Amino acid sequence: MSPPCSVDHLNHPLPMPDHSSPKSPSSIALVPVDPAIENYMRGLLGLTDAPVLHEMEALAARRNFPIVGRLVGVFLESLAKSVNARRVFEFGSGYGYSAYWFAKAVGPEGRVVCTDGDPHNLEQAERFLQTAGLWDRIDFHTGFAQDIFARTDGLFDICYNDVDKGGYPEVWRLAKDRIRPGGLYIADNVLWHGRVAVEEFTDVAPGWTEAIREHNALIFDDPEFDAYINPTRDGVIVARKKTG
Ligand SMILES: C[S@@+](CC[C@H](N)C(=O)[O-])C[C@H]1O[C@@H](n2cnc3c(N)ncnc32)[C@H](O)[C@@H]1O
Repeated sequence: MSPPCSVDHLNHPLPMPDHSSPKSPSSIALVPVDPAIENYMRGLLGLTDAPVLHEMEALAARRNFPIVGRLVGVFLESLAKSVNARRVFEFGSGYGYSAYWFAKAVGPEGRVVCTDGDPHNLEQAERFLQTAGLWDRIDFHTGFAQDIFARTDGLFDICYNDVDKGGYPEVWRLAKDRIRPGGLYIADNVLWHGRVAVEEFTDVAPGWTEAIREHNALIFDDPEFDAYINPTRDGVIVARKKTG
């Protein structure tokens, strides 16, 4: 068994690893994909550029607000298109950056149900997504996402989880039975900047790393789903509900 190491940084943005000197166990930072490789991949996405995206990304950088970013955004759109998604539920929408990608994918007849606890995020989302011409595909609710989900009827093609990390197991348990066969459960931050993989770490809030580990294990142990973690940025889990 390899010796324990630790992750002692907090949240976004990802720190650059320092390879200049040997590291003591207490200062090792795990970055799933080397930032140079992510920068290269990001450089390939010029065709996805839109002024409103730059505005949303600049706001995230200014406020240190954890949006999924361009690489994961493109991944979400591609996943949604690949299952012909028309109805998406987002747990934790912030000001609509991830919803931008889902809304593009679902088309003019589709709907993305957005949720966030902060009413200011709704105002910003409306402004950004109006500008993008996507607001008419959005139902944005403010409040506790798990409660809003319980009050919303029907099955979804995709349930996307990006709430506070302590809520991850609960969201999975709620969502898994409301995804149609062949549909997807997707969650961001499932590697939690490497904390899930090490024995010693400083967490953002008590119990969040343990909650993410529980969440990931529940998904991979569920015989109704096929699951995979894309290590891009902070790790995105994709679990497809089996059809037979
Ligand atoms: C990581 S950010 C979401 C980012 C967004 N998915 C994106 O990539 O653009 C998490 C957001 O979820 C909200 N949030 C966290 N837990 C929540 C919950 N249980 N119910 C509703 N909103 C929640 C926070 O207010 C925050 O705006």
